[in-house]
Amino acid sequence: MTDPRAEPGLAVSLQDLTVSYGGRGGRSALDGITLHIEPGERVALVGPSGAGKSTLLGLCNGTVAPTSGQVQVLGTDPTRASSRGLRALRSRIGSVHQHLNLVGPLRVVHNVNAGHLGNWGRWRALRSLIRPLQVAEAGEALDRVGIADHLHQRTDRLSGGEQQRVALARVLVQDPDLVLADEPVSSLDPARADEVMGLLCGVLSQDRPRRTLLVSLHDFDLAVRHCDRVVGLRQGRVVLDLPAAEVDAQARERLYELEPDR
Ligand SMILES: Nc1ncnc2c1ncn2[C@@H]1O[C@H](COP(=O)(O)OP(=O)(O)OP(=O)(O)O)[C@@H](O)[C@H]1O
Repeated sequence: MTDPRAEPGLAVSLQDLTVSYGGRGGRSALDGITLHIEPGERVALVGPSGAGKSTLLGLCNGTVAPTSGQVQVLGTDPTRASSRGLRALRSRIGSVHQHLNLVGPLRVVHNVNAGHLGNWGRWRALRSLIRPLQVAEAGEALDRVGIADHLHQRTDRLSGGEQQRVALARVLVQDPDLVLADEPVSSLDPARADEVMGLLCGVLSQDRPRRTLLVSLHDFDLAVRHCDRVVGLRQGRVVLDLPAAEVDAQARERLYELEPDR
């Protein structure tokens, strides 16, 4: 059987894609988008509130269905995949959100080990809750995000920035091909946000240069500083798609200038 990780194609391919939450004829959250992302790219999605960033991320993990157009993620069309195929696809996609989905009263090691849940069976997961498995691997992941000494602490005793690092360590042990991050740092102060973005774009690419990152951000400067490519959405359309090094102040102004209601 072919190793799916050897897939030579695109990480994400959206072709003439429209999403209307009210069905055909409804207002479009995404309006005829075409976007191709190569394996290993670190892409920031930016744009005003309501531009369609979260909808685009939802398309990639199969939680949002397109109204028309084609979507391929890691060589799979999530809209046509069987439930087994969709599970297999999702086990190759890591998620980081503003809401971290950590279990506060559990020790950090258990939250990091949640990254294995797509591969572990139910019994293995339960056993690990009683006596944690793969502790050395969890410790190594925490070390890479700079909080090795917190392995056995209660997760809800950690600061917001430390908890965000636990969420990154969970992604590291999951070892996905694609990471989707929806506003991962919006609850952090600017210095902490910068640190966590540095880790997200640095540590997650270090061990696997072909791992792809797609991250939505409200902070335009963070996007330009940490990502390779900046894609700007406005009213459901791609209005900016440039290497980060080529983004200038005018592009930023055009993206955010106030617009009349549609
Ligand atoms: N489940 C839903 N049902 C109906 N409309 C929705 C739904 N989710 C999003 N929308 C609408 O789709 C459009 C795009 O929303 P989306 O959340 O994708 O934008 P966004 O760029 O992520 O916004 P923000 O930066 O504020 O999070 C908005 O007009 C929003 O109101």
